[in-house]
Amino acid sequence: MKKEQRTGIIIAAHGRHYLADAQGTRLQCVTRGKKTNVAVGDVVDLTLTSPDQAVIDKIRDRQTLLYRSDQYKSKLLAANVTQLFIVVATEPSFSDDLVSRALVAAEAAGIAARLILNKVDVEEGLEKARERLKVYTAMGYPVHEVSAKGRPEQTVDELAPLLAQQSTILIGQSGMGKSSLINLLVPDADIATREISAALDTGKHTTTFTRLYHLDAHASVIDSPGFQEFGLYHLSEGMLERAFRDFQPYLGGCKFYNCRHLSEPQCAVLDAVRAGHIAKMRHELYGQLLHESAQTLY
Ligand SMILES: Nc1nc2c(ncn2[C@@H]2O[C@H](COP(=O)(O)OP(=O)(O)OP(=O)(O)O)[C@@H](O)[C@H]2O)c(=O)[nH]1
Ligand SMILES: [Zn+2]
Repeated sequence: MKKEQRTGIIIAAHGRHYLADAQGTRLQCVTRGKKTNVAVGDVVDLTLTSPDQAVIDKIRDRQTLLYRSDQYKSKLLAANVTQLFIVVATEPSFSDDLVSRALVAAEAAGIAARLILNKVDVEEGLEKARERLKVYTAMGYPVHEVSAKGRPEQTVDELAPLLAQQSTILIGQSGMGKSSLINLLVPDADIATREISAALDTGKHTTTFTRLYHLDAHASVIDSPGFQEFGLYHLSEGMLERAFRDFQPYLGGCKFYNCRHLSEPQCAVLDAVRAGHIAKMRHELYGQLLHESAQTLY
């Protein structure tokens, strides 16, 4: 009997187990051998092994790939994403380090990024959060003020149009309200999640896997579990300086063509930091990332 071939999109990943959607049919998938290079959002060629199971034969060429990495391994976050929403909130306080790392990852992957400031109904933290977000607005990243719990209708009115024709990944630290936003933007997200975790047999760990929801034929939303660290070891020095959007006007203006913008004389980037055109916090992160990516294993 000839084995049936399908094309699908990976909608969830848990360890080496994947769930694909093939024209509405859910298929539990495994890779051949020990490969773990499949990401949520990947378009894959499949061979059916039973009516609801398949083997992944091939990953189609990706438009984009978002990932993080440390010295030991890289972790694929999502494939074929067109934009990143970074969810922050008035409270608890968000981390500039994580926001900036996510922005650098997006730039390096060629993905548009927006910041979503949630919980603007919490007035105590609002002015401080707005103040802290100015550095990102100044770089050209849009900031959208919403309140998933306080003003759900306006929140949908603000964000839903941005999702059309896009594959959007939401990331955020724990407690920022990412789940609340997903539930507003994706009808029946909780039901879909239960189905997915049953199919993947993830047991109790229902919130620890990345999953993709189709909004319609041309739009999808990816929910990625809260991240605590965001290593970018895979970015070379050249990629790093270009992934800092605020550095771009100054690149090429340094005295030395191979300037690393750390302590060199007549460095246009350092001059811009001193003049206040580049935030100190951003330059410090750049130095930190350069340091991290220079770590080698022995
Ligand atoms: N005041 C206020 N609280 C909110 C808002 N959105 C979410 N919350 C609350 O913030 C808390 C965290 O919300 P979640 O949606 O679970 O946040 P999360 O980012 O998914 O967090 P994890 O599940 O830990 O990753 C919950 O108690 C929500 O009720 C909002 O717009 N305003
Ligand atoms: Zn320089």
